[in-house]
Order: sequence, then structure tokens, then C-alpha cells
Amino acid sequence: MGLLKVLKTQLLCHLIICYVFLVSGIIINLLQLCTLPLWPINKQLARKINCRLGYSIASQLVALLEWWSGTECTLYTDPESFRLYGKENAIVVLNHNFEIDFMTGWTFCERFGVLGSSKVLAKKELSFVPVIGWMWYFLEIVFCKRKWEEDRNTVVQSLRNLQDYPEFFWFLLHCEGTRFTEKKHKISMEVAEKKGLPKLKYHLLPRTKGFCVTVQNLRGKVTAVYDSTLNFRNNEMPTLLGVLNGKKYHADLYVRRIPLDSIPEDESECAAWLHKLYQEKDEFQEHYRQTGRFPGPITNPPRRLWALVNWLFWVCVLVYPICVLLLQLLLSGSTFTIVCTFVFCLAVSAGVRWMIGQTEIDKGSNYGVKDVQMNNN
Ligand SMILES: CC/C=C\C/C=C\C/C=C\C/C=C\C/C=C\C/C=C/CCC(=O)SCCNC(=O)CCNC(=O)[C@H](O)C(C)(C)COP(=O)(O)OP(=O)(O)OC[C@H]1O[C@@H](n2cnc3c(N)ncnc32)[C@H](O)[C@@H]1OP(=O)(O)O
Ligand SMILES: CCCCCCCCCCCCCCCC(=O)OC[C@@H](O)COP(=O)(O)O
Repeated sequence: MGLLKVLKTQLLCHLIICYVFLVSGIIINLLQLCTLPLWPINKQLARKINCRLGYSIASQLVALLEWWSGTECTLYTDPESFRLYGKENAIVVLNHNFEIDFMTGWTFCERFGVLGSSKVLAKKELSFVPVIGWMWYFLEIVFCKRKWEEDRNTVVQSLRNLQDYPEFFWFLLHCEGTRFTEKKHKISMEVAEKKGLPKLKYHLLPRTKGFCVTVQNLRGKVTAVYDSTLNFRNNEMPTLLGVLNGKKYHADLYVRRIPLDSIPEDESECAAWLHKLYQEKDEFQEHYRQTGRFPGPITNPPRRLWALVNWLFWVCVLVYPICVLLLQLLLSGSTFTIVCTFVFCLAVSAGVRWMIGQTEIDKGSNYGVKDVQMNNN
């Protein structure tokens, strides 16, 4: 057991995991590209194929979390709502505090069978991230520049396109728009004060436009909002590098199912509704802080084998050829070839490190800091 723990911290293991992710990801991106001619002929089939291909990429990160790091995921929700998860389209509203909240979200998607079709309102910058960003084009992810005047038309159009989506999907919204930092929190509470809104202790002030426009344009397609609040036990702030090193975390997710019909249609009422929701979310976080748990009954949706099987498949397909190739290059005896190989490996490692950097909060954007400062000038 101890040996396995040590093994998980070894650079060689990390290099193999990253290599498998990158190469399989690029192969899948190419396969996605091959589906392009199918879109005008049979759009629904193209979408279904892309869901499966997307699953094959995203589930590797799920497998990393569930099987490699052994992270546990506990769900606090009522049993009646539980029965509907994965069997309807829903908008998920989630707090944005953690570097691996996207992996945790994906893990819940996987356990309810909606991983390949899961959607998000994501910042445009993520569309340029190799593998995941490229995969998202084919999964009809909605991108925004976080500049409403520029986003309005594209966001509305992308949402409307989902009206005839052939698979059940969860559409994720981090209404805070950026990850929580003390600085962003302080500034956002100044905005709240100016607007006469109650202060939040654990959340940034939610941006309401994306939520209202999503509810408006997915009405009739989506049946509920899943108000979701995530925390990690023992005040842990998990990281992707921690997961890669095999560190085990424990995620607690509190989900309330709110029928979409109960959300006001009028835009300003919808915005007020969202502000109230965030005040309630803040209370749940306070409850968690005080008691170490969320309210309500606990269920533990079990991890499924599929993510592991998919991962092992790619490991089997890709590890042997690279070993043979590296061996041949080393045995070639040419210093030039060996140096080139070494430089290439270094460049790829740096690329993957850059991708991991995208998840790190201290390398995050200035959104929520910059715009207020500009407004104040
Ligand atoms: C059963 C299990 C249930 C659940 C399982 C959980 C999850 C699984 C679900 C799905 C998984 C799917 C995918 C996961 C994979 C990957 C996820 C990866 C992450 C990507 C996430 C992101 O990229 S987050 C960033 C991008 N997204 C967003 O920003 C969305 C939220 N934002 C909005 O909706 C915005 O409105 C907008 C982006 C559409 C437009 O933003 P913009 O800033 O241009 O305009 P706004 O008008 O909204 O903002 C100005 C108003 O905001 C006020 N305000 C508040 N605070 C500030 C501040 N700090 N500075 C300035 N302004 C601020 C301001 O006063 C304005 O107010 P008005 O009253 O004038 O509106
Ligand atoms: C299997 C080994 C994998 C190794 C490499 C994996 C790298 C995957 C990186 C993909 C990044 C995808 C998602 C990150 C989501 C995220 O959390 O974005 C932050 C935004 O919401 C808000 O940004 P900000 O305003 O900067 O806080």
C-alpha cells in the first residue's frame, strides 16, 4: 500500500499519465474533426458520436480523481430529486472556489451518465486549451468573453442551438463568473453594498445576465435548476497537481432540485431570484463551516468502471509504442536525435504544465478586479 503511494508521486508516472492524456486527446480531437462532414447530413448522429468521443477525454480526468487519487464524493440531496438526476436536462448553479471543481463536477456527471453531453458557460480563453478546449467546440459548449455587450448574441444563439440536443445534459453555470479570491471577494462586496444587496461571506456577488438568459433560452428544454454547493473536507484546497500525486480528498456536494417553472420569467425578477439563491447558498456554507456537513440526507452514488476501463484502454494502446520509439531513438546512437527527442519531451512537458496552470487560482484572471477599477475611474 505504501509502495503504491510512493509510486503515485513519481515523475515518471506523471509523465506517462500526461502523455496518455495528451496523445489520446489529440487522436480524439482528430476523430472529432472527421465528424465535420456528418453535421450537415445527420446532425443528431454527429452530436451523439461527439458525446462519446468527449466522454473518452473527460473521463480520463474523472478516472484520475476517482481511481488514481481515490477522492471520495458525497452527495447531500433528497431521494426524490436523486431519482431524476441523469434523466432530465438541468441547469447546474455551482460555487467557484476550487481548482478542481470542474473535475468534481465531471465526476458527478459521470456517475449519473451525462458526462459526454455536459455543458458549461465557459470563458473564451479555455477554448484555446489543447484537447479540452478543442473538444468543447464539438460538444457545443457556450463560450463568453465576459463582456456582455459582445457576448449577448453569441450566447443566446449557442443556447438556442441546444433546444434540439439529442442527449440529456447538465448545463453548468458558475454565476460568480470567476474563482473566489479574498481580493475579488472584497471588491465584489463593495459592489453589493452599492447595490443595496446583503453581503455574502463565502461567495462573490453573482452575475445575473448569463443565468437569466440561460433560463430564458432553455425553457421548455430544461426542467430544473440544480442548486449545487461544493466543499472539501478538512478545509482542503485541492489542486490538480495534488490529484496527480495521488492525494486523496473528500468532496461534499449539496444539491437542491428547483423546478424551472418556479423561476420568474421577468429579467429583473429572475436576477433578484438569483441573488436570493446565493444568500441561501451562503447559509449552507455557514452551516458546513459550523457542523462539517450540509443539511439533508446523504447518498453516495458509486463510481462506475467505465472511466477506468476507458483510461486503461488508452494506456494499453499508447504506452507500448512510445517505449519502443524511445528505445529505438536512444539506440540510434545519434547525439542529434537523442538531443532532439529530449528537447521535444521537455517542450511537451512544459505544454502540459501550462495546461495544468490554467486550473490554478493564483494564475487566474483579473476579472472582477479590473472592471470595477475601470468603472470607478
Ligand atoms: C446531481 C449533481 C449536480 C451537480 C453536479 C455539478 C456540476 C456538474 C455539471 C456540469 C459539468 C460541466 C462542465 C464542467 C467542466 C468544466 C467547467 C470549467 C469551467 C469553466 C467555467 C468558467 O469559465 S467560469 C467563467 C465564465 N462563465 C461565466 O462568467 C458565467 C457567469 N457570468 C455571467 O453569467 C455574466 O453575466 C456574463 C459572462 C454572461 C456577462 O458578464 P459581464 O461581466 O460582461 O456582464 P454582467 O452584466 O453580468 O456583469 C456586470 C454586472 O455585475 C455586477 N458586478 C458584480 N460584481 C462585480 C464586480 N466584481 N465587478 C464588476 N461588476 C460586478 C455589476 O454591477 C453589473 O451589475 P448589473 O446590475 O449592471 O447587471
Ligand atoms: C490526466 C492528466 C491531465 C493533465 C493535464 C490536464 C489539464 C487540463 C486543463 C484543462 C482546464 C479546464 C478547465 C479549467 C476550468 C476553470 O476552472 O476555469 C476557470 C474559470 O472558470 C474562471 O477563471 P478565472 O477568472 O481565472 O478564475
